[in-house]
Amino acid sequence: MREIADKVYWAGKVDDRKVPFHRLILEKGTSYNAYLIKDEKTALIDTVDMLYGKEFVDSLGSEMDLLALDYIIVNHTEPDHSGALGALARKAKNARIVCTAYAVYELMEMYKIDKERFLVVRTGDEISLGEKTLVFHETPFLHTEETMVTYLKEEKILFPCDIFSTHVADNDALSVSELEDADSILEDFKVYYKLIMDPHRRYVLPMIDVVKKLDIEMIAPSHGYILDQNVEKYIGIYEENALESKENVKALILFNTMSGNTKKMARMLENELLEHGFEVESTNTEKAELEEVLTKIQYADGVLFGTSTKYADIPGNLEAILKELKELEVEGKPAAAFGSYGWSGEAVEVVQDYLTGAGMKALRSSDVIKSTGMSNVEFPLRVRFNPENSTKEIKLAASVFADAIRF
Ligand SMILES: Cc1cc2nc3c(=O)[nH]c(=O)nc-3n(C[C@H](O)[C@H](O)[C@H](O)COP(=O)(O)O)c2cc1C
Repeated sequence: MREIADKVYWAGKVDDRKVPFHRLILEKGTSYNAYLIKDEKTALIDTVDMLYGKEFVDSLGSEMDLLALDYIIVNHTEPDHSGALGALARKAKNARIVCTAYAVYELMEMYKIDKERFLVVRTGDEISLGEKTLVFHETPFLHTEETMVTYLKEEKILFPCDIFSTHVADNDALSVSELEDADSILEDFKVYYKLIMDPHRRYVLPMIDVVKKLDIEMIAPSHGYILDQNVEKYIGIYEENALESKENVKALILFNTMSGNTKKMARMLENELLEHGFEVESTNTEKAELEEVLTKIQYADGVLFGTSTKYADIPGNLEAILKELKELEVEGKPAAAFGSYGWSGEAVEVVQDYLTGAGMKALRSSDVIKSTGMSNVEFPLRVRFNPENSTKEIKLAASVFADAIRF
């Protein structure tokens, strides 16, 4: 263990293999940074990858009496950080496991831990360790829903888990101040941001707002170097990247409707896209000329195609428009299919086939899961009958569509 601040120790593991991770090979390896705070009470912040779980628990046990561990803070449930939790919780029987409400179920399922062991925290909650105080802030979707960051008030250290990380294994230097050239990490730092955080950039700016309100002198992430100087530079890189986006975005919503349900969905999507600052045009395809609609498609940055299902088919003239897509320059243009249905909803799926066939970047749930890990977004977006009970799903889909256009 190495002391990084008064009563704060690095207790992690450097993994200098070529590490398979998120469908990549981390050529420079990585590290799993866990931190131990030994105050009147003792708290461990995150653990290490599952592969090194036993080694970690044995090593921690040789440094301290595990029965004296009071808190295990789990900022993020992914097993490269929570991997030792099962074995540790069994030995450190008196430790409460501190995490967000979303994390409890995942950790219970993964590590077979009783519910009573958990202490759920929300933004602003504090735990006093004696002289030092931990403060928690939820940072959802950075990069999974249950994530939070932990701030050690007296030492001004932020423990943000995956946020502000770098995938580099360095057996010598623990922090950037130990490097000859601190800027030598910037490329890897930015690559990490692009790979892990950028798909969730909608959540980065709210996190930056939280972080900027804290007085931070050191950022102690869960992978790579501890950022113990110029922390504003690293926060600035995240902010700059998150702010980069297309200006004056135009979205087009085309829909048909028999009894108004798909029209209601179109309105709900329109309102949400307007909230995102987009220019939005919504058109009922029954009331528009084919040529006029095709021109609108050409000029839009992204198009949502809505249809209800009538006798397992697309009602009205929307299909005539879809047939023309191949003749337009729409390859790679973001698109999505949506619509209300009663019992089978074939039409929305047929629309999806047309969009893919024309080479549009048609959103699909499986692609959203693969790129963001969000498993609660439905594309194509189908709602049974009246969409009023599906407001949450429709808003979420609109936000994901907005990101697909903007970035
Ligand atoms: C004549 C007719 C045929 C329908 N056929 C189907 C169908 O084959 N499959 C299905 O899922 N829903 C079917 N529905 C249900 C509609 O798709 C459903 O009521 C939907 O909410 C209508 O949306 P809209 O008001 O936007 O047209 C049918 C409805 C009508 C009136």
